[in-house]
Amino acid sequence: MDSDSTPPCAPSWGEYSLQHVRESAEAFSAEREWEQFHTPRNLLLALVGEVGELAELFQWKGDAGCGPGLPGWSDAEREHLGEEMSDVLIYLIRLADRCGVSLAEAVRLKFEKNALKYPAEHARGSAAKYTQLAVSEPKTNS
Ligand SMILES: Nc1ccn([C@H]2C[C@H](O)[C@@H](COP(=O)(O)OP(=O)(O)OP(=O)(O)O)O2)c(=O)n1
Repeated sequence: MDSDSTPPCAPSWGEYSLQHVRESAEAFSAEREWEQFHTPRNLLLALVGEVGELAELFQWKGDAGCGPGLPGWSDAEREHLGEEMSDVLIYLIRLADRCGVSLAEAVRLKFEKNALKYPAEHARGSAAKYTQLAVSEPKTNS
């Protein structure tokens, strides 16, 4: 969606941070006294269930209906897709919170590790697993 067609009230990620999602999920749970249910195990199961609902939207579409931009998808399908993605994100962030994991720091470190495992000069244009990439061994003096 280009900027001209974005509704004026739609927040960008700059205005609606993952920290805001975290705090909203915490407040939503507290207001309903749902901390008792939001155990790591329950949240993981809820997350997996929502990933299943997300996958269901792509089920039986065929390759043609699942390319970038999702050609042929109706507005209702796109809205539903956003809802399921939101559920996945909300549960993942809530899970990290209830596990005591700093997801922001974990993601930052993960990108650093990914860059080491997949140097651009070796991984460019390849979907191979890092263990299959022809990364030369670091030179030693021996
Ligand atoms: N114990 C719960 C129940 C719900 N939610 C919040 C997080 C999700 O964003 C959303 C999930 O709600 P539903 O379980 O009703 O699932 P759906 O929204 O996917 O509804 P449906 O299963 O009808 O598609 O509500 C939550 O935090 N904790």
